Amino acid sequence: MAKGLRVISERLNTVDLVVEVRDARIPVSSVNPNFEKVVGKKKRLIVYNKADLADPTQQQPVTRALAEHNPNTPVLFTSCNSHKHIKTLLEYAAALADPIPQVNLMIVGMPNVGKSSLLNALRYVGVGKGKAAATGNQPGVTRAVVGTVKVLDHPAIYLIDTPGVMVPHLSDPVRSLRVAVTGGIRDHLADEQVMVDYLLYELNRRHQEEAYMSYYNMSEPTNDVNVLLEMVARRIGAMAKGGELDLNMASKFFLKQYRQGKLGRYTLDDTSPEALDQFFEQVKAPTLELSRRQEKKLAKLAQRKEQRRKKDD
Ligand SMILES: Nc1nc2c(ncn2[C@@H]2O[C@H](COP(=O)(O)OP(=O)(O)OP(=O)(O)O)[C@@H](O)[C@H]2O)c(=O)[nH]1
Repeated sequence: MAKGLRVISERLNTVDLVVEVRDARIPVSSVNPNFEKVVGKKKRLIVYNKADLADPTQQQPVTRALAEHNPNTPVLFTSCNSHKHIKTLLEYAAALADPIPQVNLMIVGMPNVGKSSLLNALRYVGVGKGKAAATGNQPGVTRAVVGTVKVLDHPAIYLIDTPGVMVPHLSDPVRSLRVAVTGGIRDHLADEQVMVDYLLYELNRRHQEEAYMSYYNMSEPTNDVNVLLEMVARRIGAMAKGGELDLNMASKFFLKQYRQGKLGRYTLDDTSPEALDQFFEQVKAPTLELSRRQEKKLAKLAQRKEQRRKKDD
């Protein structure tokens, strides 16, 4: 077992509830099938973070598929800067914790999904306290949180120690590329021009050519990543020594634009019912057993969430 998962597995015995953070832009590629084996029947909340950067219409199919294959494991889509989302997360954690008066909670997930941001947001929204963990826009910033952090008073919810970091599961080349594009692997370990090429393919496939054409003053779309990167380099004045266009710098810029949501909100994995059912059936953990009381509380929260969703639509 990889070191990260081994550490998580050892610590699972000491916690009551796990918040597993995944990336809303890659609802399948950000799953680590090995974690499903490790988590067993531990109570868990699955949180698809960075929902502000993903296609909102894809939340429903993912929620449906997981409800079928992982019943009793609530699924939430969050954005760390939305207090409303964080409050909902705390409500779900409290419902799952009930009737325990004190809950130890652990956050786990792959690099750069927003574990530390979530920890800080939970603490801020739950008990009004400031930052407890450093965050960064490259993977690998999560190191250590000093001690245990209280995130809610009633019931008392404590976040234990450091968030658990899982290495991304990179068995499939296209899924690995999606993990890289969304920032789950350090950029110097992946080829940035290949990542831009993939994004260009995705934008064209979705007929979203306007997203880059208008930004980079292009009169027509292109399938050629070099043509795109030359336009990007011209637009931002990226010049290498000798006066040539610096396509590496252009790639970095394009990736940054995508990651900040400036080219639009996209979900990169296939979210057709067939694809989701096939994947989640393969990797599912054993069904979680909940008390009637917990089930009732969760059902009530789900109903409220659905009402809010309908109102927002
Ligand atoms: N748009 C958006 N960005 C987010 C969100 N959550 C976190 N981020 C950004 O994502 C980057 C990574 O966040 P971290 O909280 O450091 O992620 P982490 O999972 O702790 O990262 P590691 O240290 O690599 O394990 C930072 O630049 C955050 O500002 C979110 O919900 N939406």
